[in-house]
Amino acid sequence: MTRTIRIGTRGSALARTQTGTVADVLRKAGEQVEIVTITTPGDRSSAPIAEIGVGVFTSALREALLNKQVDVAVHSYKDLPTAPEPGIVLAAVPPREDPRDALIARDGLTLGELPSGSRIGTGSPRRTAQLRALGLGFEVVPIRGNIDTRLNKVFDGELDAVVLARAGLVRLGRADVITETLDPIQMLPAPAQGALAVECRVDDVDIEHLLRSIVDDEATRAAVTAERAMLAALEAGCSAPVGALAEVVEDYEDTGEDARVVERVSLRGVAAAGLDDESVQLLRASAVAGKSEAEQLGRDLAAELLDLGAGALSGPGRENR
Ligand SMILES: NCc1[nH]cc(CCC(=O)O)c1CC(=O)O
Repeated sequence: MTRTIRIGTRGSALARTQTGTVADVLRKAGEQVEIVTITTPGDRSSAPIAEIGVGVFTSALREALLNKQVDVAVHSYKDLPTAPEPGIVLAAVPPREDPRDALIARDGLTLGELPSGSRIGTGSPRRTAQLRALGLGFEVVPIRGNIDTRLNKVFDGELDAVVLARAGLVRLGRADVITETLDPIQMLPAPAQGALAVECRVDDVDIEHLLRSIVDDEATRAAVTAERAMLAALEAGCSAPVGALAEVVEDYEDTGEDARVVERVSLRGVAAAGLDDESVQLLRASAVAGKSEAEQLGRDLAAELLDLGAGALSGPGRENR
């Protein structure tokens, strides 16, 4: 392509690193790339995410894309609202980083080693619910701010631990502070955690084709498609915090004559409710489908969770996944 591709990014260290990985792929393919920093209202405000709303980090980038300030926008996928944005297409989902949550605790402690009464910081209703459901007597302390601000609350002794996405720490070269990577059985990540969403304008077919052919990762896209479809279907039916994790797995399909290898998507989901009182309830479901049925798989799992009672239960909202 003869034109310079302008890629929009938020200004945080994590956002710039994430955008840099996409820019590198394009540069290696011989493209001219320019990175443009867009300041979002979410970066300027210190109010709780539950008050300023989901999409606060991503809408300014999308605006810059629509009014042609930039040609490409790179987001943390889990921060995107589930509703599609008119005029914008999801052109690529790059290979995913580790999707699991991580514990950063004082004195190198794990979740099981932290004593009852320990103060654990998170601003996420999903993490709060799953921490409480462990029944270990933790006090969950609401926090927000960038990754360094949160880590410092542990290093300064203000909190015993914080829970953060492992992916963010890995991308920033800070995996050394992790004292335990949490098993998804205890802490199911946010839908699309650890994945990036690379968007362009619907009518910019050259850029869309380029991104799809050299940046997109098919397995990641299938997995996050299932997770996000589950989230979108649940949003219509309940306000409970939601966790989801899908993986592409190899399976054998017996055709009678011989067995051939097929790829399937395996999806687990959790919906939490009753967070207002201390007695949190978690509803869980899991299912497997062919890789091309990822979207339907997500919708079906949401329906199952709603059948289990997720729709009847209310939570504090889904913001800040
Ligand atoms: N909600 C903020 C946010 N958005 C993306 C990441 C980390 C990277 C990712 O999950 O892709 C984080 C921080 C966190 O949850 O710890």
